[in-house]
Amino acid sequence: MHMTKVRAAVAGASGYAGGEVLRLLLAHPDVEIGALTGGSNAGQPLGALQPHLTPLAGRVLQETTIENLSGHDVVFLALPHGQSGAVAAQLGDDVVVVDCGADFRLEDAGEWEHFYGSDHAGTWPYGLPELPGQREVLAGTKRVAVPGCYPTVSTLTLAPAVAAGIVEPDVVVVAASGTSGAGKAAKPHLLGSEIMGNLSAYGVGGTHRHTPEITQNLSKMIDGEVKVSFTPVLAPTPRGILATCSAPLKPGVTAEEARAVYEKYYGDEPFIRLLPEGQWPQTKSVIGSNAVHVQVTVDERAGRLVAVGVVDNLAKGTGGAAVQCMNLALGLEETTGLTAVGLAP
Ligand SMILES: NC(=O)C1=CN([C@@H]2O[C@H](COP(=O)(O)OP(=O)(O)OC[C@H]3O[C@@H](n4cnc5c(N)ncnc54)[C@H](OP(=O)(O)O)[C@@H]3O)[C@@H](O)[C@H]2O)C=CC1
Ligand SMILES: CC(=O)N[C@@H](CCC(=O)OP(=O)(O)O)C(=O)O
Repeated sequence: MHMTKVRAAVAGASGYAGGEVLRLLLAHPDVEIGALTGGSNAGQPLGALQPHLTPLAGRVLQETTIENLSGHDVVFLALPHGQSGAVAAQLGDDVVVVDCGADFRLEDAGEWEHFYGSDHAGTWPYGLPELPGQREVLAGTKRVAVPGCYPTVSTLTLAPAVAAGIVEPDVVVVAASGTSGAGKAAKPHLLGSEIMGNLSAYGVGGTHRHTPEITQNLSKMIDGEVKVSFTPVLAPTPRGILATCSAPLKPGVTAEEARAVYEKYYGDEPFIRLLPEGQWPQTKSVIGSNAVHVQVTVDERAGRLVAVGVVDNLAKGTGGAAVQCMNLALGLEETTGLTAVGLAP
């Protein structure tokens, strides 16, 4: 138990991921919010950029410099890809650094260079505590690579089946995401007139940069590589991802057996809920919460296992995972400041 509060800085406080980290830290009993930094919006009051963060409205966004970020116990980095490495290198080994970006997620430098087109910064402990053995890896760590939002939901939706060997290591994921996944920076395909009333596939044919991350996660569960076909879809909603995942079923596996595998795998997880039989996940149930809802069945005619999972891309998909991992890194109760309670209707 900490007697004094942990002092946390957030770099990228004007963005979506940084804003969600702050929303959660404001409800965290053991954290005091320190420096808030940004890029083009430095000098602006946070109230103008993140008006929902009412208690921080009067705080002014500082420049992202090492001087402003030093002197904290924890630094959250919510910066565009490729920018975390240089900042992290200047932060001391005694500081807990939680990176919401992709820079330190991949272990294979060749895969990083192929999908991100830049030099690989390195690999940090991967911030998905629900993976086997990962809580132990994250306990007391000073560096955390928070997973991507699609890899979080895809991995958690398929992990029990892959780990138990009830499917062939050849999975298909089609996942629809809300638009906040793309960040706040203006992009033509995110204009209201393009988004509204529209669903669009992108990053098709194994080209999306989350493909190697999902592959890395699932391949750790077997002796060999899991083939991953991943197709993201942009959906006209601000938050939430629904991932529909399937794989060829090993002969003779029934829906009951598949369900039992998932029940056993996620039995005590505080944030993962296997829904009652026949009830299928919907994004609305997890918005604003750190919960992941999962359902699984067997498509007998197709001979495939079908599993569906949902997360809030900004909560368990980034900001919530970041706070969950900070708790583990600091030796706090893992669920502190987090909730599995959604916002409905
Ligand atoms: N959105 C999501 O669902 C998820 C996002 N992430 C990751 O989180 C990170 C941030 O993403 P997101 O919040 O969506 O993006 P946004 O575009 O919403 O925010 C980017 C943030 O980075 C700041 N920034 C941009 N350029 C610079 C710079 N040169 N120097 C300092 N600060 C800079 C921006 O500041 P300013 O506004 O002042 O320019 C802003 O605060 C990314 O790495 C992303 O991959 C991870 C999982 C999910
Ligand atoms: C809807 C949308 O555009 N989503 C983003 C993924 C956001 C995310 O979690 O990924 P990173 O942390 O790896 O950036 C995309 O497909 O690029």
